[in-house]
Amino acid sequence: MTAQVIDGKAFAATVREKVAGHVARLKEEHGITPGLAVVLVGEDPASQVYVRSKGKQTVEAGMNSYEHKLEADTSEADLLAVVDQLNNDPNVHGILVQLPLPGHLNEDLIINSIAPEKDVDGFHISNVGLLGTGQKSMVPCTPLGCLMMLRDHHGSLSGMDAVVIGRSNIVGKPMAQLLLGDSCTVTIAHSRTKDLPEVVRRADIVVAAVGRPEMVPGDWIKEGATVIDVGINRIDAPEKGEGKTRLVGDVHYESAAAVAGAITPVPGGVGPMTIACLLANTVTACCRANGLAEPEGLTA
Ligand SMILES: Nc1nc2c(c(=O)[nH]1)N[C@@H](CN(C=O)c1ccc(C(=O)N[C@@H](CCC(=O)O)C(=O)O)cc1)CN2
Ligand SMILES: [Mg+2]
Repeated sequence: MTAQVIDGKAFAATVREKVAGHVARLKEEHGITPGLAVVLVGEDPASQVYVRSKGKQTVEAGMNSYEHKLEADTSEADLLAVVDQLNNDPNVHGILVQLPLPGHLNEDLIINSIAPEKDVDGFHISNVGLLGTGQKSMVPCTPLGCLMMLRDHHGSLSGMDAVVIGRSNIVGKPMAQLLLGDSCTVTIAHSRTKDLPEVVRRADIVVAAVGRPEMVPGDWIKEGATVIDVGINRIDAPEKGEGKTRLVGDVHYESAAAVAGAITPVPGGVGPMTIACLLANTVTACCRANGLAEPEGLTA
């Protein structure tokens, strides 16, 4: 079998198009422009790229983008003051603090200072609790993007065996909650899981989110399974020339694609969906803030 490639880049473009349509309607019918504020602390090069991309895509979708770039040595008090100001700004419907934060800042404290209804990352403890109890919440962007691709590919996920490899608060745990919400039988596997290959071999759906380059080989994958690769790992690529690098996922793509039914590539799979879902969450937050009907198909 050669797997069907799930094209996250193309799918993300359709999500952005839907978002732009809703934004246009909000403006025309209600005179409201959704606004997203992104806070970046420090100069991590990858974070700078992601934040630039978020700002650009926000504006392209017709929304207002507010960027707050703070020095790497910004104090916790000063960062909390910025978040507080955004919490109280009626033009800001979504707030995101780019992670990772510099080591002297307490990420949990900062994230939990964001007003839950503006927490478009879905990382606030209130949103975590709402998602875990099956209530309306803001859903973390990366797992939401994975869910959208899985629903698009399979229709119903009901009764499928899903294994999520990785137990992070940002991807693994919310992904498991979302799959459970769609009536999958869910296993969360991690570094201490006994006989991980056997656990993965049982799965109809494998979501790999461990951050270890090409850790999951094709012979762990059940024939015909759907593989969602969340990993984005930069590794040396001497074959491309001295000092060159390339991106790989947590899954060994070639061997997995030979047995899987469908697979997301890296790059161009889950990654682009993360920012598309951030835009979707911003529109959802804006509609909720204004007591308007939420767009369909843009959240879980
Ligand atoms: N506050 C947040 N911080 C972080 C999040 C997040 O969702 N919220 N996620 C990641 C970074 N991230 C967005 O912030 C992100 C990562 C990767 C991509 C992406 O499109 N990747 C491309 C490849 C990019 C490359 O060439 O390096 C792909 O996979 O095709 C988008 C967003 C951590 N921080
Ligand atoms: Mg820290």
